[in-house]
Amino acid sequence: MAAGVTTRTNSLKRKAATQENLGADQQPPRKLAAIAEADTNQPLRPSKTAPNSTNNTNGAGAGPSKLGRGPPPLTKPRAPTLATSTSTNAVRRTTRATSAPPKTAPVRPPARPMSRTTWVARPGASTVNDERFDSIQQQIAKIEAARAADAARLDAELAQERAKRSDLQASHEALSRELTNAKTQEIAQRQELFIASDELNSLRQRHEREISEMQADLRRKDRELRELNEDLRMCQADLERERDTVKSLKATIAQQATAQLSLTAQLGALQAEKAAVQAEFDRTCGSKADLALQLERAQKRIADLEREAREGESVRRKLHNMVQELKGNIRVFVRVRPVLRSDILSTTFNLSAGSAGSITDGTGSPDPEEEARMREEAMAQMAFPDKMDHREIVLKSSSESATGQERKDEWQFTFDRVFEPHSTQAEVFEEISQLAQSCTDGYNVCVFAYGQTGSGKSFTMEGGSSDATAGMIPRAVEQVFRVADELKSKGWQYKMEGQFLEIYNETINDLLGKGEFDKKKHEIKHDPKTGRTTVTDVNVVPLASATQVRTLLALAQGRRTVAATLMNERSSRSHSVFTLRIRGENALTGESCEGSLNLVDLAGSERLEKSGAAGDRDRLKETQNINKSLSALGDVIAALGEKGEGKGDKHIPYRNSKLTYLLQNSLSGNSKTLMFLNLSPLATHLHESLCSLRFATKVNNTTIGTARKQTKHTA
Ligand SMILES: Nc1ncnc2c1ncn2[C@@H]1O[C@H](COP(=O)(O)OP(=O)(O)OP(=O)(O)O)[C@@H](O)[C@H]1O
Repeated sequence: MAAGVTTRTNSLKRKAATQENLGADQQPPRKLAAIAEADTNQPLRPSKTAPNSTNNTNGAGAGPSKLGRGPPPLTKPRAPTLATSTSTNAVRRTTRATSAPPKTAPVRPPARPMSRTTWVARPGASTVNDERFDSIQQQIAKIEAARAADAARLDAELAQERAKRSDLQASHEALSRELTNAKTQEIAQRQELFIASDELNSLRQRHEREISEMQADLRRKDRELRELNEDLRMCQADLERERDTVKSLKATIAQQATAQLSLTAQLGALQAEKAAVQAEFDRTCGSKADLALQLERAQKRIADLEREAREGESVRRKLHNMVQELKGNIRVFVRVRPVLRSDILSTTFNLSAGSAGSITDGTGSPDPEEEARMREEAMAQMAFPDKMDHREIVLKSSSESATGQERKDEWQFTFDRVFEPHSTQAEVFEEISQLAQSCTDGYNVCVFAYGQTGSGKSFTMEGGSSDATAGMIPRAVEQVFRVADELKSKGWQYKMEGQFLEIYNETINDLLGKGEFDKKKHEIKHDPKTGRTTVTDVNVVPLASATQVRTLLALAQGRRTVAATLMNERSSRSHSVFTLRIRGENALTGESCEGSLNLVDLAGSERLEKSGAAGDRDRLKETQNINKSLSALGDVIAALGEKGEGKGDKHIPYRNSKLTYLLQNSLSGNSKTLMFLNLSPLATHLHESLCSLRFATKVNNTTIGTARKQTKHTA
C-alpha cells in the first residue's frame, strides 16, 4: 500500500514539475485556446474539452476536488447569439440556402453583381430579365445591408467577446497562478506528507524493533525471575538447613562448654597428677645403675613367669583331663534332629493322600501355617524339662488298652547332655571340643554316633558343605590343628595323619584307597606295647591342614556304600571310622605324646522288620551284619562296665565284630569315649527311639576305667 501511495505521489510530483516547467503562459488551458480560435472569426462554441483536459492533465483520480484546494472549475462560456430578429433568421436561412454554413464566419466581400451584358443577349426577354435583375439587385442590396448590419453587430459582439476573453484570460491567469500556488503547496504538503510518512515508517519500525526487544527483554526477565525464584527457594532450604545446623551447633557448643568445664577440671587434676608423677619419676630415675638393676630384675621375672606359664599350662591340661575323666569315661550325648519336610511328606502320604497337597517336595513354598501344623502332628511327644543343664529327655505316648481305656505312658532318661531339635552344629561341637582337644595331650579319643537310619548320625559326624552345617569331624580336626598351632609357642611340634575306613558286611574297605571295594583283605593289628592300632594296606595320609581333611571327607563320601532302604534314601548301610593320629614332641621340655581321635558313624540301628530289608537277601545280610556289630558293641561296653565294677578277669569280646576289634584301644579303659545317640523326632519312630534310649542308658551307666595319657619323657 505504501508503494501505491509512493507511486501516486511520484506521478503527482512529476506532473507538478511539468506544469511548473511549462508555466502558466506557455500552456494555456484548451478552453482558452478555443476562445483564441474564435478570434479568427469562428463562431464561439462551448468547449467541452477544457474540463476533460484539466481532468486528464490531473491524471486519473487526481482532480482538483481530490486535492481539495484546487481552483474552482471554469464556467462554460456561453455561445453568443448571432441574431435575435426574425429578419436575421431569414437572412441566415437564405445564406444557408445559397452557401454551406461556414465553420468559421469570415466576413466575405460582397459578391460581385452579374454583368448586364450577360442578361441583354436575349432581346425578347430583356425587360423581364431586367426587372428580375433589379429585384434581385434590390434583394442583394437588402441582403448586403442586412449583412453589413450583422457584420457591425458581430464586430460589436466580437469586441465584447474579446473583452470577455481578456477578462477570462485574466481570471484564468489568476486561477492558474492560484492553481500553481495550490500545487506548489500541495507538493510541499505532499513532501511533508512523504517525510512524515517516512518518519512514521521509521518510527513504526523502530517501535516494532523496540517492542520485540522489549518482549525479548521481558522473556529474559521472566526467565531471570524464575531462576531467582528457584534460587530463593534453594536459599530458603539452605537457610532452613543452616538454621538446623546452627541449632545443633548451639546444642553442641553448649555440650562442649559443659565438657570443656569438666575437661578443665580434669586437666587441673591431671596436671596435679603429672606433677606428682614427675616427682615420682625424678625420684625413681635417680641413677642409671638403679635402672639397669631394675631391668635385670624384670627380665628375670619374665623368664620366671614364662616357666610358670608353661607349668600352669601342664597343670591346666591335667586338671582339664581330670574333669573330663570325672565326668565318666563313656559319656552319652543325645541329639534329636528336627522334623524335615520330607518327613511330613512321607507321613502325610501314609495318613492321607489328599492332605499332602499343600506340602511340596521341598522345592515349592507351602503354606507355612499348614506346614507347622503338620510338623506338630508328625512329631512324637517329646519333652526337655531340664532347661538348666539340658540333661533330660521325656518321651510320652497315649494308646488305647484292650479294655478301651486310654493308656498314657511316659519314659524319662538322663544323659550327659541332651540337644533339642533346634540345636546347631556349633553348639554341639562346643560340648565335645575339649574332648577332641585332649588327643593333642596324648589321649585316645573315640566319638561314635549311634541311632536308627535317618536319625542324623552322618549329619552330626560329617555335616553339610557350608561352615554352619559342618559336622564334628571337620570341626574336631580344625580344633586339633588350631590347638597344635597355639602349642607351638610352648615348644610343641605335632605331626598328623589320617585314615578313613568303612566296615561293610564285616569287611573293611579303605575309603581313601583307589582300588575296588571288598577286593583287598585288610587286617587289624594292635601293638600291645605302644597301644597303637593299625590296619594293613590302607592309605594313611599325612595331614598338613584342616582344609585337606574336608577334601578327604568328600573323597570318602563318594566311595561309601550307600544303598536305598525304606527308612532313608541316603541310608548308609556301613560303619565309617575316621581316625586322626597325632604325634607331638616338645623340644623345650623333652616330652612327647601320641594320641588318636576316632570319629565313628555307625550304620542304622533299626530292627529288621522296620528297615524293609526282610524281603531282600542282600539287604537282609546287611542288616544282620549291622545288628551283629552293634550288639557286639553293646556287649563290649557291658563287659567293660562289669570290668570297671571290679570283675578284673572279665573277658571283653572285642573280636566278636570288626567294629569292636578296630576300636579296641579306643574303647578300653585307656581312652575317652563319647557316644552320640541320634534320635528321630517322628511319632512313627517312637518305639525305635525308645530302644535306642535304653541302649544309650546302659552305655551311659558304664564305667570303663580311667583314661590314660600316652606320654614319654626323653630327658
Ligand atoms: N540336626 C539336623 N538338622 C537338620 N537336618 C538334619 C539334622 N540331622 C539330620 N538331618 C537331616 O536328616 C536326614 C537324615 O540324616 P542322616 O543321613 O545324617 O541320617 P543317618 O542317621 O546318618 O542315616 P544313615 O544311618 O542312613 O546314615 C538328612 O537329610 C540330614 O540332612
